[in-house]
Amino acid sequence: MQTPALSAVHLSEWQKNYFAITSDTCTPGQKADGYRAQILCIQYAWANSEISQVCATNLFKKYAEKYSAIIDSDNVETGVNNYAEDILPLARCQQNDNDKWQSSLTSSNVFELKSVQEMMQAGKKFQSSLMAPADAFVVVDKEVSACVTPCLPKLSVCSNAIETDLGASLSKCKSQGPDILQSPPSLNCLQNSVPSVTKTTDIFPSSSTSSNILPNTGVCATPLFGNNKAASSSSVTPQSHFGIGQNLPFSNQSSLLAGSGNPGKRKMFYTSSDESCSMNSSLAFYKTPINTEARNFVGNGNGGEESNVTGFKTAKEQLWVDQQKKYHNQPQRTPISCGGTKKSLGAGRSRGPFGKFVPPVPRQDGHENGGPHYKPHGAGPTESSCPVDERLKNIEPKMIDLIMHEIMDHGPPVNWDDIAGVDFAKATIKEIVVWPMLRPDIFTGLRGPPKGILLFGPPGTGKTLIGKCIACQSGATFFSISASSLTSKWVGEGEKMVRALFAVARCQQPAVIFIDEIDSLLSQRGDGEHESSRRIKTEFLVQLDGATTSSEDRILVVGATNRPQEIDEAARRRLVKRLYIPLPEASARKQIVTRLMSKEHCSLREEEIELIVKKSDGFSGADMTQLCREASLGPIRSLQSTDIATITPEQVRPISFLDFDNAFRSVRPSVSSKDLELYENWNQTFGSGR
Ligand SMILES: Nc1ncnc2c1ncn2[C@@H]1O[C@H](COP(=O)(O)OP(=O)(O)OP(=O)(O)O)[C@@H](O)[C@H]1O
Repeated sequence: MQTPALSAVHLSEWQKNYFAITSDTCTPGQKADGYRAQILCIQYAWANSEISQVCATNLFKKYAEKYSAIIDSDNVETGVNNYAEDILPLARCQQNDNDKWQSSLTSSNVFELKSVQEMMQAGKKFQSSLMAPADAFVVVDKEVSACVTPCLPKLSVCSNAIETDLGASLSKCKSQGPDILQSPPSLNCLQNSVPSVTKTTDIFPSSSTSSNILPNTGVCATPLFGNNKAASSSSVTPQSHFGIGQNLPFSNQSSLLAGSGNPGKRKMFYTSSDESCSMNSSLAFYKTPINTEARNFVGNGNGGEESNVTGFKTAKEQLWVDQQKKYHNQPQRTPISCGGTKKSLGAGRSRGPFGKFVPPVPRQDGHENGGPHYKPHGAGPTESSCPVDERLKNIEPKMIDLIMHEIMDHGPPVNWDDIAGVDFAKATIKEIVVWPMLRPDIFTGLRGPPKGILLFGPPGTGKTLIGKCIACQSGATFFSISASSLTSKWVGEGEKMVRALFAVARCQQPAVIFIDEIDSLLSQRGDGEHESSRRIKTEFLVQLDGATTSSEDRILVVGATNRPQEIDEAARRRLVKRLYIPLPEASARKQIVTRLMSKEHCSLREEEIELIVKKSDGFSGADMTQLCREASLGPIRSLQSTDIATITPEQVRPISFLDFDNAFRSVRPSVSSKDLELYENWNQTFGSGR
């Protein structure tokens, strides 16, 4: 585990911690401390460039996993069995890229936790000085601060409880802090909306008054955005409201943490994590109107739980709770909140006491949400799941979930260069689709993009690749669905699915909806046509027409088919550009082979490649890929089976022409010349080619 570059200081600390956590006599708590110290060590080493980011990431992951195994374990022998006070700030601000870490805590057992009971007990006795370090803080709005500030010491006492204990804490405050009770509006506000409360003990001396506390600490009254200067309570915007710890700017966060164990290290740890996540979390709060109900639906997503604690539920909360019950088996998704209320932005990173542990692991790809074209406002998992967009109001949540999971494509980006040949189709698509999607302000009126295009041609010629590329290059969200799954997979629900698909796409626009085998959805009407297929088709045409959409919608439907002749003429008319995607020509086949072989250990000479290209006349792009795959197995096949177990990758011989020669024996063209004739004819009649 030791990295040669580690300095002597870190090394000794590292060793100390290492022995602590490998010792048999350590308590789980000590082990957790040991692991956490290791994490901090890694943090130091990384920050001082003593280890690389990759190394730090791996080490983080390893220790964070072990740490979480202890703190999340409900095994009293091996687990700390509580959210050790410091873990919440540690967990916040970190990205969640490990779904399997499921917390063992539930709303029913959290109150049984020893630490929770201790804290409640301590709160009762007003022994604020004995409290453990802070998890969260309160940003007080002007109105609230006016009435809360005088009783800050009391607020700090009751707020020592962990987040979920708010109700209990408040009721204790009621009995112990008459000052707070004397301010009914603020108290109501607290009860209804505070997702978590600061333990202010370390920050506010209990004897302090508001006038000398707030400016000194710069915590309670400091706006989260814009002006980070320490502010007095009077400078707090009326828009300010309660926020959770990670919403602090880092300067404030470190001051908040100053009273806890390792201030320097901790600060380092936080500041090196993704700053934007903190900002996003803050943004989520600040974008939310000051509405106590609404706040229960955002933030850490535990609004329902918190309200349960207080006992009283508004109708909206009740609805939320009911929805949670109804769909509690389904993973919670982001509310698709295009309409300006991006309530969940960044919320996925925080976790409440019932959420999953979020490892402090920086993402290696550098992208917060999964890739350059990822839509942060819709595609990432978060902890709140109330569909808030008007356009989704009649759509079943399970359909939205299906679309987000199965139909929205999160695959790697595709470039035009990845698609060999088809130059005419590529040029046309760039002109009529990609540019208008990129510059809707220029491509207006007659220059406006079509709503639907059709890619037709033999199988395996890159139609799907083109669809993906359109989405990537125009920065659109890509939805990919096979029409046959609409008619068969969701029997009886296909029509709803079509509606849901367009609704979600509207929320995620610009969007490209790629429909493979569109002929099976839009086939010509016949006597034997099934009622449900007819309904799906009608719904699809309605959606395609934009009858229920505004003309500003930037949704493009890309249909792909190998049987263009079967498409209903009404549908054909709507797919205004019909582009033939033919078999790859020699130059395109060469490009495919060269590209694929460039990634392999290969000894092909130029003239051998030319020979392969010649021999592969009539192959589709998919056939060419298959040929290369088959050839690449040649060197392995030439090994003795015993060698497989011992041989190193470097010892595998390069792929040679002989392997291709053998591959040609088993890989044949998948398209017949008769079929090709059919495509050519249809292209002559209906195609948009020259
Ligand atoms: N023009 C091409 N350039 C590079 N690779 C290609 C091309 N055409 C096909 N391929 C390869 O074949 C695979 C299948 O292609 P794709 O799924 O895009 O074909 P398709 O036309 O949509 O097929 P189908 O009509 O059967 O759905 C691709 O993943 C790619 O590896």
